[in-house]
Amino acid sequence: MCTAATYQTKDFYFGRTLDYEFSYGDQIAITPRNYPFSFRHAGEMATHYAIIGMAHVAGNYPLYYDAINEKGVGMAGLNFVGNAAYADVSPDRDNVAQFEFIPWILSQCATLSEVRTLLERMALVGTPFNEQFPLAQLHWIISDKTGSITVESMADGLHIYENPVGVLTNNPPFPQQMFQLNNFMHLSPKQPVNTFSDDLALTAYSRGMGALGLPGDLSSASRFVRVAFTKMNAFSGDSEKESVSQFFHILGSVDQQRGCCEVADGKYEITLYTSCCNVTKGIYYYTTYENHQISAVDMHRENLDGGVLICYPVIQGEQINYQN
Ligand SMILES: C[C@H](CCC(=O)NCCS(=O)(=O)O)[C@H]1CC[C@H]2[C@@H]3CC[C@@H]4C[C@H](O)CC[C@]4(C)[C@H]3C[C@H](O)[C@]12C
Repeated sequence: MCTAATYQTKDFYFGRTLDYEFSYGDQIAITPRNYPFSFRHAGEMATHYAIIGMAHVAGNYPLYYDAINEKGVGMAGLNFVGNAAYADVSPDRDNVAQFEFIPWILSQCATLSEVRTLLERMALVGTPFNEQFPLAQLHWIISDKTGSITVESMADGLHIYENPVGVLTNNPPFPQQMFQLNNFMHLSPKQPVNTFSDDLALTAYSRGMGALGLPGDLSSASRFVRVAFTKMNAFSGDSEKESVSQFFHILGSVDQQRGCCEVADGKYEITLYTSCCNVTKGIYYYTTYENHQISAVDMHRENLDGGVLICYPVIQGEQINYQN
């Protein structure tokens, strides 16, 4: 499972958890402006916006899971198993292979409105990267400081939904996730009052009872409600440290601990990493399951006019600050 979310303070933040039972081998990859992209069906692109994100780099190609560009657009792919279906190549469309979708959008869109325009003539096609990587079944959240959209390519076509809550998890399809929120409209960060019955002396005997009923399990539908409630009510100062700290707390609401989600005999899905991008400033912050210290890569500390990928390893292992 995975969860993505946005957060606005002084700057705009975008990030995700990546939950799985194994890692593909990830790196923080910066694609500078002159790295040549050659799209499988959509031609060559010699120059473009710079991109930073988490990727598996295969044969010098950044297979991004989530990334932002230097203009302020963020995008993440999350599992959508059993629902994702990709189109066949068609002559009157921009045919973009599923694994190219993040580079395609982030290399050329400066705003979400430019993304919407580009999507009008795009088809997401099922061309695989190579035999080694079976086609991932994904859906995507794309965001800038003005809002978010969800993109789902299904058997009945390409769906583009407004995403007013700015979060995404996995199944079911996005309209059902949004509809589900109706069931929770009574939840509140404030203490409840007794509307149950005037004839009973019911009391709020504990803090936090306004959100009693918020689902606590790790299913995708439950994580959607939980992270939506947390994000919509989250409140923090707007300095960089307060914002980043708060962002990790928002995604902490859907953290997966090893042992609680068994996917095969003795195999457990866990939150492999959590990212928080300052989209405004081009900084990629992350923590991992084994490393709670926040690490960061700042795209603007690199020469973004270069032509080769710049990669940083994911720092693993707890960094404990001994005080004596
Ligand atoms: C496993 C992850 C989703 C985790 C998730 O959502 N877990 C929920 C489980 S559940 O749905 O709740 O049961 C997804 C998210 C992004 C994916 C990569 C995207 C680029 C590339 C695309 C190629 O086609 C195949 C290889 C490739 C490297 C992909 C590997 C893998 O597929 C990645 C890491």
